[in-house]
Amino acid sequence: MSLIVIHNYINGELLPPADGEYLDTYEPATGQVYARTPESGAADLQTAIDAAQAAFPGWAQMPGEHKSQCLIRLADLIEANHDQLAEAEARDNGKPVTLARNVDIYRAAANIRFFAQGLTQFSSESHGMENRAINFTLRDPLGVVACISPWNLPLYLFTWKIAPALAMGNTVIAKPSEITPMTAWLFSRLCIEAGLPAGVLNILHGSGPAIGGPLTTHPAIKAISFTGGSATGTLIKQATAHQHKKLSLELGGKNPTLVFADCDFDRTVEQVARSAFANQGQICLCGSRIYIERSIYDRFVDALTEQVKQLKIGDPLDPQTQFGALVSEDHMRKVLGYIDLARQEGGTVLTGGKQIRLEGRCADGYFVAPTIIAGLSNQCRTNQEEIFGPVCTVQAFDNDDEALLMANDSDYGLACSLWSRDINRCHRLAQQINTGIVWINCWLLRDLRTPFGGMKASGSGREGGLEAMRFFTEAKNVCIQYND
Ligand SMILES: NC(=O)C1=CN([C@@H]2O[C@H](COP(=O)(O)OP(=O)(O)OC[C@H]3O[C@@H](n4cnc5c(N)ncnc54)[C@H](O)[C@@H]3O)[C@@H](O)[C@H]2O)C=CC1
Ligand SMILES: O=C(O)/C=C/C=C(\O)C(=O)O
Repeated sequence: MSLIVIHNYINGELLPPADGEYLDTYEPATGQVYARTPESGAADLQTAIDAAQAAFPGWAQMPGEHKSQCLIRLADLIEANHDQLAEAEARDNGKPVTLARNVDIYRAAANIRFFAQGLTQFSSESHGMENRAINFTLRDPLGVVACISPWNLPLYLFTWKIAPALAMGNTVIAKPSEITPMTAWLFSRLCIEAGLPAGVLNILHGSGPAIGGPLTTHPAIKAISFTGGSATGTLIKQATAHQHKKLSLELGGKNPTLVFADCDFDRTVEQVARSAFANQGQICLCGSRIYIERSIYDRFVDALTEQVKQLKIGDPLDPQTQFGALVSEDHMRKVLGYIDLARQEGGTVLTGGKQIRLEGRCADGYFVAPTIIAGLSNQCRTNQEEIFGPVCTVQAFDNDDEALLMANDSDYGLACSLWSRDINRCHRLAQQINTGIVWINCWLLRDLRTPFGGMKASGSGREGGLEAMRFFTEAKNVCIQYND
């Protein structure tokens, strides 16, 4: 079977990498190479920067209504190609095609439509003063910005970054993950079909060392919006420290799930399983530390284990599949290594704990059974380090204070979910938990207007709604005092 050959999208054209270097792209469900992805280099970066700089004045000055229409055309085209994109995402990432359809691709179109509409409603602030003065804030686009996205929600997070950047009048160099380049490649063809002006969006493929690092430190780049691992976020911060760029870093998580005895039991079991294992646990928001009030601990853990055993593991392209492959062999090895570590740390595997060998086309795929581990201390590495896979732990607590202490005992601070019918308790804990997002009796219920991001090692800055739109502008305050 011939390999799909991916190109960069620069200045409105689909171009091979200047020096002809490519990476192999694997299908996680089969372990086979099925595409070749440009390993872009300095020459590609400079061509893209030149194109983005040349396009900037025209795009920045284009009336908002026209920019909005360009973006809406893109959202429409994602919707028109929904099934093709969902299948491509499932094949490239290993996620179930049903998830790709209902979540990833749906959300990719919604991201673009949301910011396309948002830009027509955006207004800057003004602040009147008593001594006959008024401040108003100018919010101009920054120029050329970088959007770097990861492999777990490929088109979903790619569009979540480029949409506000473009909406606010910036031109963009976007770098999708080299591990999952396929939907960004298909998207570049939609940009041409939509008539997006040349150079407004440029998509460079390749690895972090080859193109991600050079992109972030290029002096023409005014801001970087990054989602990925905390270690990479730190590298970007360090590499650009002397350059004073705007940075938005959405990094890892080790998210607590707090289950109280008064929760809606059946619904909580179902939703806690979803929060731990959706996308094979490869979402930065997944609840991987599950704390359960002692009086229901045994019953809840039994029910959760049963629920997880029912997950249909299979070929990501099969619409019946609920749980697919991990994204790469390296990542599978990392996850299996953490399961070994958990055993060494004294944990008991309640379900899963091993690689799964499927038959037929998926015999060599990267499948790991959804895994629940009990009997570990809160302080052990399994409970402190981000695994980013289908592994969660269960622990008991005796009261709200202990639950809070355990939940906050982490270097990370991204998301938390609370499951209780006591709304006073939920309000109290929501205020005291050190995470950027708190879900009460729900998980991953997303309103695109809300601030999204984490504390501590989970990142800095917030995405979403006005936070993202303002991030992609330079604010300038003008203060006028007037006389009689
Ligand atoms: N959203 C999240 O929270 C994510 C967390 N992770 C975590 O990170 C771990 C490592 O996964 P990776 O794929 O290696 O994530 P990563 O952080 O290396 O990759 C994310 C993006 O950053 C780019 N990148 C890598 N090094 C860069 C650099 N020096 N400068 C600029 N861009 C760079 C990558 O090419 C990719 O597009 C995972 O096991 C997981 O724990 C990974 C992906 C998403
Ligand atoms: O914006 C969202 O709804 C979800 C974002 C998820 C991530 O950033 C992630 O998993 O990396």
